Amino acid sequence: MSPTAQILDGKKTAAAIRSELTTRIGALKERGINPGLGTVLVGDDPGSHSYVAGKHRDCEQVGITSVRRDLPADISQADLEKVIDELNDDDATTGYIVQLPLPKHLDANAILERMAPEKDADGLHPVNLGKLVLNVGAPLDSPLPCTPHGIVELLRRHGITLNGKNVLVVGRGITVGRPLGLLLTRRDINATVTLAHTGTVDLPHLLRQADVVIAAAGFPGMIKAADLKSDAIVLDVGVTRVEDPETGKAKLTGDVEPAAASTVAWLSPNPGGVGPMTRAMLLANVVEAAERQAGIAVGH
Ligand SMILES: Nc1nc2c(c(=O)[nH]1)N[C@@H](CN(C=O)c1ccc(C(=O)N[C@@H](CCC(=O)O)C(=O)O)cc1)CN2
Repeated sequence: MSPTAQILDGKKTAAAIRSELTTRIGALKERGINPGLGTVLVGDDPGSHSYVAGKHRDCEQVGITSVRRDLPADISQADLEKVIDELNDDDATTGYIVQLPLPKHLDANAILERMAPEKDADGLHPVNLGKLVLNVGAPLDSPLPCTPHGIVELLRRHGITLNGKNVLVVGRGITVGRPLGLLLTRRDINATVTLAHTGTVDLPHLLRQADVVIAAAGFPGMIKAADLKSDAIVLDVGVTRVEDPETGKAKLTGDVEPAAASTVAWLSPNPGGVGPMTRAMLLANVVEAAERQAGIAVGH
């Protein structure tokens, strides 16, 4: 069957956001303010290396200075905390991120908590997540987590509203599922959210009710086309690197069965959907942090 779903084009949308941000960065620079992103990458995970490389490419493209702190996989908690303290004190770094996941011997929550909340470019510091829970401030006073914010922006820029819709989020991870549920239930978005996870008993039943499905589980093909409504809006967020049997090379695959492209109303491709939006919203967070630190109204 040929694809019939309309495409939620993350690549194109992210390019439009980068172009808008370039203008705002120019305005900051005219006032002598240089936004700067720091990245902290621990270990050799190929996916994390590829994402961090993409973040630095994006910065270069829009005119944000960026610095990398690439650290060995066996770094101790104390040594990683020293790097965090250095970035907190570095005036040239207006915002930074710690690429997740960290190796298992490290306490990621303690690292996130040690970051200066005003420099948290990922919106994952407990203070910033707390503001999301309390529904205060964001997006003007505090950063939102990049993937959830990217999903909302991707839908908004395709003219899709969630008011009154049944949204099924699959996956309860800290970067996507949990904050997304909070964001989508805000009054201005007004979705009814169900959060499914590995303890969910009858996922197909929930899928059959959902107007919108956001799959962020990281299990290739777990969302079956046959379980999705024909008018469903589907965002495929989960990424798994698998070996392509034809070429022997690694390729990315999402959580949604490819057949869904011929059965649902809207689909975000993977790659090319939510991933580029995650990166674009990181840039937006860096620009907004620089605007806040300079006392400039955010978004002007
Ligand atoms: N500190 C963080 N760690 C992680 C986050 C995050 O938001 N902050 N999210 C994910 C990974 N991630 C960002 O870091 C991310 C995922 C995907 C993409 C992306 O652009 N994907 C492309 C394909 C890229 C490729 O070919 O490798 C796409 O979907 O088209 C960017 C960033 C977990 N960790």
